[in-house]
Amino acid sequence: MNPASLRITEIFYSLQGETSRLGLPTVFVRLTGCPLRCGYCDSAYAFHGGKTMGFDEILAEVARHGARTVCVTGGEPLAQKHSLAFLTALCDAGYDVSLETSGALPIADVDPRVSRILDIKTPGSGELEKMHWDNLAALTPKDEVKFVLCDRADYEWARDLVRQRKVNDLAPVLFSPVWETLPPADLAAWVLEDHLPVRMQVQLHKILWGEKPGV
Ligand SMILES: C[S@@+](CC[C@H](N)C(=O)[O-])C[C@H]1O[C@@H](n2cnc3c(N)ncnc32)[C@H](O)[C@@H]1O
Ligand SMILES: Nc1nc2[nH]cc(C(=O)O)c2c(=O)[nH]1
Ligand code: SF4
Ligand SMILES: [Mg+2]
Repeated sequence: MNPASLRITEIFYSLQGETSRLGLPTVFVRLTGCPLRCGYCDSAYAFHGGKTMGFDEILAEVARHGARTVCVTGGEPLAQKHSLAFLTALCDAGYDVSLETSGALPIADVDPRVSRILDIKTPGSGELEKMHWDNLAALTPKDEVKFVLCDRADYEWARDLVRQRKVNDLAPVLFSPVWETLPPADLAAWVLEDHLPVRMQVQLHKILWGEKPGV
């Protein structure tokens, strides 16, 4: 019995809609609360509310779905005191674990078995100044860096940062358009034109089911 608990918005089973794990049946654990306010956030329903759940209760709910991959997201998972211990508990239980995180909180102490999906917030997000830049030094090739792009100006900013800081030498880089804001075909054309060593991706779950909780 582990006495620690977390505030949880939802636990659901779906196809991973992003990253190199795209398409894999995955259990998502969405933690409540976030210190950022990105203008495009599709998960604002996780800013408040939620339910306090003990580790054992969460692990039992995750196991019920019968998947071997788990994605911990939010809200901002690393903003909760017990999230590091929870990530370790998931690894100890044998899951392939990924973490979606904003870049604003330190990732260095996350269990090394976890694949950390590190957002670098762009000027268009409105939250660039919250970036914890030391996170770049903690990256390993099993992590991924994601830029979610609002427009051409965001694209050029991200492209120049990738080139200057050689971000793709640290971890694979993902470029993702803000849903229904930046046309995916525009982003695809820019990446091709610039021969940029990044993976352009579109959120698969929204193509399949639209933008709503629980998918
Ligand atoms: C909801 S956030 C939760 C995890 C963490 N707070 C973060 O920002 O990485 C999960 C991912 O969804 C992305 N995202 C949020 N709203 C989006 C949108 N409207 N279009 C595309 N991606 C979006 C975020 O940039 C992040 O990569
Ligand atoms: N299907 C699906 N894949 C996802 N990958 C990352 C998500 C997230 O909200 O962090 C997400 C999500 O909300 N749904
Ligand atoms: S950091 Fe993540 S959860 Fe928080 S507002 Fe930005 S996209 Fe939404
Ligand atoms: Mg999502």
